[in-house]
Amino acid sequence: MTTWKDFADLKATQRLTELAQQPYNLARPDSLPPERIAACRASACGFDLLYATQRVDDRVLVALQELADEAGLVAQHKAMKSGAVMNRIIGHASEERQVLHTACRDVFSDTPLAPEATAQAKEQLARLKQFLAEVDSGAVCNGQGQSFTTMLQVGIGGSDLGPRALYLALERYRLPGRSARFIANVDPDDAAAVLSGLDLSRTLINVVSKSGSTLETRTNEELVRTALVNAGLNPARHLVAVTGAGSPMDDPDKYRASFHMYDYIGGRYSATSMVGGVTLGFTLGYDQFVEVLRGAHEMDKAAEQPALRDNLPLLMAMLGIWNRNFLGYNTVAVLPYSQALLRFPAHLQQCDMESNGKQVSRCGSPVTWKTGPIVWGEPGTNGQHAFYQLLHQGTEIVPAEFIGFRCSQHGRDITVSGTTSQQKLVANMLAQSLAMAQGRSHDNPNKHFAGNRPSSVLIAEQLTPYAMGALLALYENRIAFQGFCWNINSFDQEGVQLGKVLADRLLAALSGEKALSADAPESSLLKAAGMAG
Ligand SMILES: O=P(O)(O)OC[C@H]1O[C@H](O)[C@H](O)[C@@H](O)[C@@H]1O
Repeated sequence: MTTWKDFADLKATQRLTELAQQPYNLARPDSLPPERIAACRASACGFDLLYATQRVDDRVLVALQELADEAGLVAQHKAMKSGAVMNRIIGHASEERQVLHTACRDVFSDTPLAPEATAQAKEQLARLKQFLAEVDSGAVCNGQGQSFTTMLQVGIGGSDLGPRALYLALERYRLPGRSARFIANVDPDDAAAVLSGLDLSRTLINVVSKSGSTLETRTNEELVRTALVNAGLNPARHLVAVTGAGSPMDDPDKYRASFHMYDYIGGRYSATSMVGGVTLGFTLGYDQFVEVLRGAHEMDKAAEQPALRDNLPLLMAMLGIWNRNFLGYNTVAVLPYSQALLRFPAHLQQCDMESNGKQVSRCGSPVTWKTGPIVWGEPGTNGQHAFYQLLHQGTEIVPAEFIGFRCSQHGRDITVSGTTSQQKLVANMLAQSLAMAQGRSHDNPNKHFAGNRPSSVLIAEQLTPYAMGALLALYENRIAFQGFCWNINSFDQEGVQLGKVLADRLLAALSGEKALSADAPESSLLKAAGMAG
């Protein structure tokens, strides 16, 4: 197994610290000559990354390559895909699991890297294909013999964000008469609003929970079951489940169909498992879901390239580390110039911040270096009319990752003042990247832009199922590469536990199951919030 080295012990960090004293000056008038823009371009799976607007030069890229090599990042990526136990903290009780979401899409060759996991993935895909064929043929239908038109996915966190982001991104490819809705939050108003817009009699409810015990999902499952009964419908005809093998929800008698995911697939990395597969397969068709898998698999392969400039996920990871650890920037904005990617930043927030929001190394010691940044974002050009002021002139420097497409999904467009809307969209994205980099000097300090605000542009032809799969895997791999480099465990989430325990204590007090002592902060908080007498 590759030895895991602490970030601070990697020799290349010294060189990078020196280079960070004088990073590439993007605000110089001649900082972006044609040769630089042409040279700072890397490609994989139809995506081009334009990174001339990052504060890097050849010396920095060489040192970042050394850092990646010293930390054995590509070797760790391959070890992960081949079934090494990457989800662990040495010397302490931890999950001790393999990390094999990549096996879900390593289904296109006869020699997958993790044969057992891929065999399980293929078995689930075959079950899905069969189930969808029965839905199409009408063998799976409602009590009146009518077909199902809607799938309502009930799940939260990784069992919602990725599937929802992908569904919204790919709605353009929906089968005629098919759609999906989602309920995640335990907020009853959300459930009420979603249910009020649905014809439950034509709806399949897809309850998704890896653990099978998440409070929100179990509560919402009961809510939906009650709504079905109240509408005179039989829940057993309408509910399907996706859950971990052996979980409390793994009870085929309660569901019309049950699909599995496995403990080696983390929730936030599960969109290409049945967690995303059932809803995407129902709405887009099985073959389009396979296209998502194909794109993801090909990006997983691209992540095996040893050279930074040939390995898009690794290059994005190392540019992020340069910005985070050496230039000292605390956040990253993901800014898709595609309304269909509306929820993709929210998915990445979970994927990145739950993975790399860690303060203990894989060797169990507190880290002495910065780990995951705060990730946020919204689609452009909307953002330009909202928060970009801070990106251009605020006191916080926010590296940006722009994502765009040369062609629209629908191809219905209008030419106004000589350009199409799609051209306006892409031109705005490129302009923002230039403005952030070069700034503009002005005698009036209020109109002065200092520039030197780094960004990259990721651009592909069109947002198709294949491209969406590739984009998802690009980010999943970038996040894992960064975690490997920081020597943290990107695959557990202990930090979400404490809040759940305290919420359980408050709920036990509210239900009368277990009284709290009068001087406990929980009691005072409930009183102060007007929730208890
Ligand atoms: O799929 P489930 O077991 O219901 O989990 C749903 C989510 O809840 C947890 O709190 C975790 O923080 C997430 O990583 C997970 O995706």
